[in-house]
Amino acid sequence: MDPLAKDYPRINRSTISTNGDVFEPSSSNNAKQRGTLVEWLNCVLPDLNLPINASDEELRAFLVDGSVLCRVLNKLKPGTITEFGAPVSSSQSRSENVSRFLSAMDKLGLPRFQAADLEKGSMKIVLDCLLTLQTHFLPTIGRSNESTQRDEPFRMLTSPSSASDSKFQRVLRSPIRAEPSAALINHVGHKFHEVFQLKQGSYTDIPAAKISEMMKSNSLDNAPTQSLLCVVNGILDESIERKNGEIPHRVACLLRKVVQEIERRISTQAEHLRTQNNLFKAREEKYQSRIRVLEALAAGTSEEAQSPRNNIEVTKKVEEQYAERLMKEKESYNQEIAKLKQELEIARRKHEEDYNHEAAVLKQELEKAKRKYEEQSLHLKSEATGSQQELENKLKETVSQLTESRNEVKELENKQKEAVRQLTESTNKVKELESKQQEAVNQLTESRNKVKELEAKHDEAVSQLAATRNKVKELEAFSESKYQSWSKKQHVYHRFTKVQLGALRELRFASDSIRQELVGAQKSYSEDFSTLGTRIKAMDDAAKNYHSLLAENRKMHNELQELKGNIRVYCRVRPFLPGVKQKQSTVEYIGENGEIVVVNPSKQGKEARRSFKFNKIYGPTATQAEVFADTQPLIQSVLDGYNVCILAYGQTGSGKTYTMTGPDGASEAEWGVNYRALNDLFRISQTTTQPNGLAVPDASIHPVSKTSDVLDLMSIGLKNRARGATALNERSSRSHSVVSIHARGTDLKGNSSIRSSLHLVDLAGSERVDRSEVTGDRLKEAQHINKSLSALGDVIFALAQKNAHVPYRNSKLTQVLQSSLVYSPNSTSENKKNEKLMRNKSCSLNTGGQAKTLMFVQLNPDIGSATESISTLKFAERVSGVELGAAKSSKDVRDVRDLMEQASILVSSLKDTIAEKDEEIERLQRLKDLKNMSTGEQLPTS
Ligand SMILES: Nc1ncnc2c1ncn2[C@@H]1O[C@H](COP(=O)(O)OP(=O)(O)OP(=O)(O)O)[C@@H](O)[C@H]1O
Repeated sequence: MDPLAKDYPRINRSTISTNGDVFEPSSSNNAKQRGTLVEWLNCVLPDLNLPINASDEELRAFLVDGSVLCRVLNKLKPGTITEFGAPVSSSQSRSENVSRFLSAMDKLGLPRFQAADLEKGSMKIVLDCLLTLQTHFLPTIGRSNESTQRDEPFRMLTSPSSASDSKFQRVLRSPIRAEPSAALINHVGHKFHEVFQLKQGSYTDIPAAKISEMMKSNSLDNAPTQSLLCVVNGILDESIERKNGEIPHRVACLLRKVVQEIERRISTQAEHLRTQNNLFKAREEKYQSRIRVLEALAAGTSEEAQSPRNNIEVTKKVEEQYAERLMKEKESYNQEIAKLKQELEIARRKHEEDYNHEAAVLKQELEKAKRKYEEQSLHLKSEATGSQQELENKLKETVSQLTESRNEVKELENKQKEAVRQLTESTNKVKELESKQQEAVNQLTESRNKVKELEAKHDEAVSQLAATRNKVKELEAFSESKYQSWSKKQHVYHRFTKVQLGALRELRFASDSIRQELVGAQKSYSEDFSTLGTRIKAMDDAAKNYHSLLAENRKMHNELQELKGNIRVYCRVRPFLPGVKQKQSTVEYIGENGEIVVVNPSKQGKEARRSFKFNKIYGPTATQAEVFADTQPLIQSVLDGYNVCILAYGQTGSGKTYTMTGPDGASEAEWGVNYRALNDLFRISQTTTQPNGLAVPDASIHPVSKTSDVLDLMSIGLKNRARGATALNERSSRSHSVVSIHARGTDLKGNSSIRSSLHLVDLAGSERVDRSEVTGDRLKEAQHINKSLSALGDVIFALAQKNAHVPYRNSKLTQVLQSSLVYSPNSTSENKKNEKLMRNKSCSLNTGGQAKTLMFVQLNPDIGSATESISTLKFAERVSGVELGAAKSSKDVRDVRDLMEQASILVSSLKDTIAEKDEEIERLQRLKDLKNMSTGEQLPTS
């Protein structure tokens, strides 16, 4: 039996990776499987020279080359594929080999594999093929090893511990011995080794049939090398023995064939050795030199192929030496490993012994400690039981003591509560008195405000009040001291019950005395109150007198202003609009006499507060009727021949339109100055009739006979008036509104005619464009509005300064209002020229001379508008300082003019009379002279 067959490895299904295609390199099991496969292949095809540690890629490269399958098949079933070349790389040759292999499989009746899969080089198919071949052609080997290998499918023959050497290693060491196994030979029915086994000395007599059988390529291919060498040796020996050295031709042919076969095998093995040398070179540097020798020898072998016997021997020798060395090294490694193992075992044992010893010592110590701990814990337990008993007794005692003390404390607390209740009562009474005192103080403060002018009496009351306060303070101090002493006593109460009872008595006594004192104080208070009442009544009377005096004063002041011709300024503060959450007002104080104090939160100290004084201030609650009540006399003035101008000035959204016109869709009660003035005017007047020219282009004059006529005209004006929503007022007027009524009449008493006008002006509001957030057309409007208002400001400034030049012509607004803002006494030639021009243009808007002018100054109370409000008020202050001179009625002017005319007629008639008289005197004088001359000639003395 072939020795190789004994350890012939088996590949089985599990050798092949389950997913079929590759051996997963990470798995050691796969490495094992791959090793087995390589080993199997190397046994079947010794010239394959597949390294045992071939990588997946290398293995794939071998297997997918169809020639490997062909060669395996040929090996297992010799002669199945008659010709196949050396391993090829081109895909075309591979596909040829594949088709050859498949047709051979078909012929043998083996399962058909897909050619396409094989050509693709699918590892799974290749491995399946190998498995099929093994199953069909290695049954005996399989059977012989089956029982031992079923449970142990693969033995790593490369392992040093393995009993038998690796088949693959053996193949490497003795490539020449890589021959078909006996099993294989038996199986195929050719006993090639027998073909070449001849009796000694019979080679020369070998029959021709036998020689031709031996020379068959099959026989040569399959014969073991040893047999071939035997044949060569036999023939050579025989030829040497035969002295002439001749050998028959057919034997020489056989010898050549056998030698060629040996040569071929040697060259294959030489090639194999070269490959192996390269592999070893790469893997182990220390074998370099030896491998080089081997290479040199192998190279020499190929050159000296003519002397096959020597080459074979040398190669064999080298092989054997090399194998020996390897074996020695292996042995020394094994020895070293065994030594190390022994040392390791000794160390392990020693360590184990130490550990056991230590563990025993520790165990003993632990036992001791445990016993000691148990003893101690028993002792402590008994001690603890004793002390626990003791503590429990003590606790019981303490609890009973505590209960007693608690009862005592409760008693004391009850008593203390009673005392506190009494004290609270007394304190409440004190508080009541204090609140009464507070009320009295309040009343006194109020009175103080009222009696500003009566300081002497007020001081008296204050001193009395101070005296009363002192008394109250004394009482408070007394009460405080009593309270403190009670507190101290209360503290002592907690500690000493007896002392506490005494203190309580004292406290009660003190409380009674306080009560008595309080009753006394109450009495003195009521007396003080009655005295105070009489004094307040006296003060009230005085205050009434004072008010009437004030009213008189104001009237006189107004008359004085009227005489001076000051512009009247009425300031009105509108209420906060509904929905405004922040209701902090910039207006801090509104006095009855026209004082107003405003606060500017952006300023500090004195700067923050500013007070102004005007003819009248209307607070947020003032009604339209109340506002008009003070304006009404001016309307009467119109019909008395005075020019009247009422204009509303103020920041945007401050209520100008509201004052002048009223709200949208106003009820009668909400009518503004315009409506009310017109109503009054028409109620008083009978006619008007003459049309007049105006300073405003496109404006026209219309005869009106009743209020509704004017209201109709006003509604046309309102429609024409630009309006728009801004961030500050959703119905902001974007232009000035001027309603001018020209009145003409005749004074029936004096038969004099009057001519006057009433201007009702609702100015567009000044606005800071950053706050009104206007853009585009709204922005342009705002710029125009601010420009015309600034022109109005310039006019007012010039008038207030009594400047020679007043710039009326800087805007249409000031031109329209010129008749109401002219200052007559100091009129310069230029202003006279302007007036003349105005008269020509506006057809005597100004015919009545100076006007009575009233300006409503509107304020928005919003604190955010403080800056605008203050600048508005400053402007108004300046306006109120403007003196236009005493207003004159056109009627007065007419009277003067008539008198002047009469006077001039009289003067001229007097002049005529005087001239006549002078002529008469002259004539008489001449007559007298003539008479004297004639008398002198005749009578010189007559
Ligand atoms: N005395 C007031 N009582 C109640 N509401 C008022 C009063 N004054 C003004 N308002 C309201 O305040 C808002 C602004 O008033 P108004 O339109 O008259 O301001 P304006 O000064 O004419 O503003 P603009 O210059 O932008 O035209 C309006 O809704 C108006 O009804």
